[in-house]
Amino acid sequence: MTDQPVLAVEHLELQIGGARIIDDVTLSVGSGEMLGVIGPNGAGKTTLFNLMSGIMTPTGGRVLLRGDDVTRLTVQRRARAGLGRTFQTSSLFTGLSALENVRLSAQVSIGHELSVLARPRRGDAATSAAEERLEEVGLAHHAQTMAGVLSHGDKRKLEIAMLLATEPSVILLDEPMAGVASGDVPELVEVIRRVHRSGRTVLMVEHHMDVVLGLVDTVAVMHHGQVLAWDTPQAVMADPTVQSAYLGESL
Ligand SMILES: Nc1ncnc2c1ncn2[C@@H]1O[C@H](COP(=O)(O)OP(=O)(O)OP(=O)(O)O)[C@@H](O)[C@H]1O
Repeated sequence: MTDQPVLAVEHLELQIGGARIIDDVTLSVGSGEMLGVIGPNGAGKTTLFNLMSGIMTPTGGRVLLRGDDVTRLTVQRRARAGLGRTFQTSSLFTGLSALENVRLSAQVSIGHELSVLARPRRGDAATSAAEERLEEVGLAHHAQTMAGVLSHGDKRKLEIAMLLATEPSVILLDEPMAGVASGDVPELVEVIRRVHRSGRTVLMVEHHMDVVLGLVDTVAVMHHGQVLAWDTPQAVMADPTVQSAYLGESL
C-alpha cells in the first residue's frame, strides 16, 4: 500500500433492517494500483462498490477519495472528482451507434449539452475524444455499429470506453466479464490491462478467479460482508481461511 491511497474505505458499515450487509470494512488502493474484490455470491462486493460510488450511503465508517471525505457526496459529485464505475447490467443506448454512445459520455465530461440530435462531427472535441476511447478499447472498427447488435464482449468494451470518456482517475469495474463468451474473455482482459497500465487506478469485482489473480496487484476477499483477507494474489490463494470460505470452489 502507498502512504496516500487514492481511494479508501475505513470501518465501513451498512446495516439494513438489522442485517449487517457490510461489516467493518477497511480497504485502500494506491495510485495506479489494481485491486480485485472477490468472494462468494452475496458476500457484499457490489454493495461495497455502491457505497464507494455513492449509490448507497453507509450507516457507519467513511469513504475517502484522495484523502477527502466523500461519504455523503452524491454519485455525480464523486464522478466529477474522478471516480467512475461500470455496472453488472448493461447501461448502453442500444439504438445508438458505438461512437454516439461514447460521444454522449464525452459530452458530459467536456461540459457540453447532451444531444443525440447533433450528429457526430469529425473533429469536434466530444467526437474526437469518443474516437480515441473506442480506439483504446479496440472498437474503432465498430464506431458506426449499433450498440445493441455488438457481442457481449464488445458491449463490455463499449461500456469501458464510455467510462473512460468521463476521464475518471479511479475506475470501479463490477463484473466486467459477466455474460461474456469465454472465447472473448482474453481480449477483454487485455483491454482492462491496458486501461490499468495507462496509469489509472482500478478496482474490479470479478467471479473469474483466474482473470482476477492474473491482473491485480492486491486482492480483497469478502465473506458475509467482511474482508476475510487482503493481500497479494499469491498470499490470498495460500490463505486457509480463504480456502474454507470457498469450500467446494477451486481458487
Ligand atoms: N438493498 C438491500 N436490501 C436488503 N438486502 C440487500 C440489499 N442490497 C444487498 N442486499 C443483500 O446484501 C448481501 C450482499 O449483496 P451483494 O449484491 O453486495 O453481494 P455480491 O457479493 O455482490 O454478490 P454477487 O456475487 O452474487 O453479485 C446479499 O445477501 C443481498 O441480498
